[in-house]
Parts: sequence; structure tokens; C-alpha cells
Amino acid sequence: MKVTVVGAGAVGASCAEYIAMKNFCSEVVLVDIKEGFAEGKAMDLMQTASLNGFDTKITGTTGDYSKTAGSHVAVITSGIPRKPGMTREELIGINAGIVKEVTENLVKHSPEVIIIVVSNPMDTMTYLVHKTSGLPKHKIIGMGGALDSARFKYRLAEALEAPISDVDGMVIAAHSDTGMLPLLSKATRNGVPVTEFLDDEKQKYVIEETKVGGATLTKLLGTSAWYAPGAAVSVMVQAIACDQKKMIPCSLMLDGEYGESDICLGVPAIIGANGVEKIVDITLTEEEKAKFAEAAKAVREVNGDLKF
Ligand SMILES: NC(=O)C1=CN([C@@H]2O[C@H](COP(=O)(O)OP(=O)(O)OC[C@H]3O[C@@H](n4cnc5c(N)ncnc54)[C@H](O)[C@@H]3O)[C@@H](O)[C@H]2O)C=CC1
Ligand SMILES: O=C([O-])CC(=O)C(=O)O
Repeated sequence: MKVTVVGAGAVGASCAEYIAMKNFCSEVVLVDIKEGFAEGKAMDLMQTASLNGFDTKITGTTGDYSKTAGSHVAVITSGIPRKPGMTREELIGINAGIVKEVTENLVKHSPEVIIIVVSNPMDTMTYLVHKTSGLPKHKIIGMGGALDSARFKYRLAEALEAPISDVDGMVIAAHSDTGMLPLLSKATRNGVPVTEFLDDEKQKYVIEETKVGGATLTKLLGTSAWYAPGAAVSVMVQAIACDQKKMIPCSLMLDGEYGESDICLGVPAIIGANGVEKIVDITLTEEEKAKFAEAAKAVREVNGDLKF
């Protein structure tokens, strides 16, 4: 299976590294606009192959999309990351143009491609890919929920003083500082609701820290995170490549599900060989439903700034 990763920066290179290390793809093509950058990252990563024991061939190109032809999956990470103090939404002005152009190039050379959108503001960039690519909706998947859920589990494990392998949980709704919805009501430690172990103060801490997970790292790093984003993408690509039919929260075009339409938002979905196999309808509490609707309202406002 051939995977293209557009943007060979921090997140793109991390995606390529995790995909290669898991050894389930024959080829990863890195594309960047910066002369020689993708080629350099690909060469550096290939020189880890004998050390890390993978056979995936990684190549790089400066903007030559003919090299991406026949890609089964393409991951869009091109665009600028935020700096401390910024929101993801502030990136729309620059990133929308980049994502639109990249999408056109990808689809031209790989008309059957499944696109995973990473560039921020991710829910809006996923919506843009729907509006401009001509691809069927099961082939466009925004990455946010997989990462946010991993951060939720990290914070749950911290609060529970438990190993991360003991905890499970999911984050849906928007991939934004305010619109994320960590489903505490459904989070468990070995099948037992975490609400049985955590008092109100700890529950609030877990939710708030999860929501600002990206901002916290941006403040520490001076730019946004890349290891967990790359790992999250690799899980999604593997679910497609190996037809795993894993349930992963992803930003998907809704058509009545969760009471919303004509918007991309994070919802649980079954991810397999066809991309989105099914959106999973789970029962939310009244409070969760209200928060989901609030997140949708905010994302819709950002979508309003798009020009097609
Ligand atoms: N959805 C999510 O959960 C996450 C999203 N992100 C987003 O991912 C994006 C990338 O972040 P980083 O990798 O840290 O940034 P970065 O600056 O390290 O890399 C971005 C790369 O995109 C390239 N690029 C720009 N325009 C291009 C074009 N037209 N064609 C091909 N390549 C192009 C740049 O040359 C650069 O190498 C940002 O928008 C960031 O906000 C980051 C982490 C998580
Ligand atoms: O925080 C950011 O800007 C990057 C991102 O989406 C994340 O790490 O969740």
C-alpha cells in the first residue's frame, strides 16, 4: 500500500516515521514545498530502516505530485502551526489556500485516494476538502479525536494514578480549545466508570487539561506538538491499510447524525479499508448533547470564513 504525506515538517515527518516503524505499508511518499526538504527527511528516515527494522520505502519530493500517483491514502499536514497564545482558528487564512491546492493535486494523481486531514483548523479544513475534492464523503477523514482521546487517557491515568493501559475514553465534537468534548461519562478503568474513582475537582481537572492539551504543548514547545499527532495518524492509516474496522473518533461530514448537517465534527466511526465504514451513534447525556451543539455552532462560524 502506498501512502502520501503532504508536509514534511514536524507532524508530517512524525507520521511517516510511525507508519514506517509499524511496517504495514510498502511505500510512503513525503511531499513538501520547501526545496529538498522532503527528500532530506525521507533519506534521514530511510537511514533508520536497518536500525528500526522496517521495510517501508520512504521517498521525498519537492512538489512533484506525479510521484504520489496511485496513493491509497494521503495525509495533509501542510500549513503553518500555531504559536503560543494563538488559537487553531487563527491559522485559517494561510492554511485554507494550502489545503485546497494540495487537495486538488492529490486527487488529480490519485482519484481513488482516502484523505486524512491534519492541518488546522482541522474541522474546517476537513469541510474544505469535502467542498473542493469531489471525493465521496467516506473518503475524507479529519484527525483530531484520536489524538484528543490519547491526551484524555493520559490525563485520566494521571488523575487515577493508574497505568494508561488501564484506562479507556473518547473525545468527540470539535478539535478546538473550547469545543472538545471529553466523554467522562463513558470513560472507564478496566470497565469501571472513572466517575467512581475521581471526585468533582479531579474530573474537572481531567476535562480542562484535555481540552487545552494542544495549547499546553504549544506553550512549552514554542510550536505545536508532533509525536502524538503522528502516532494518531499512523493508527488511522493502519486501520485503513489492514481493514481493522477500529472505532476511532474522527472529524466527518455529518448528514443528520448527532443532530447536525453540512458540518465536519468529531464523532465515533468505524475505520476500515473503505475509509469511514460507519458513523457510530452513541447515547449522549443532555449536557453532552448541548455541548456538542455549542461546538457545532462555533465550527460553523469558522466555516463561514471559507471561500471556495
Ligand atoms: N489535527 C491535529 O490534531 C493536529 C494538527 N496540526 C497541524 O498540522 C499542521 C502542520 O504542523 P507542523 O508539522 O508542526 O508544521 P511545520 O511547519 O513543521 O510543517 C508544515 C510543512 O508544510 C509545508 N508546506 C507549506 N505549504 C505547503 C504546500 N503548499 N505544499 C506542501 N507542503 C507545504 C512547509 O514547508 C512545512 O515543511 C499545522 O497546521 C498544525 O496546526 C498539528 C498537530 C496536531
Ligand atoms: O494545538 C495545536 O495547534 C496542534 C493541534 O491541533 C494539537 O496538537 O492538538
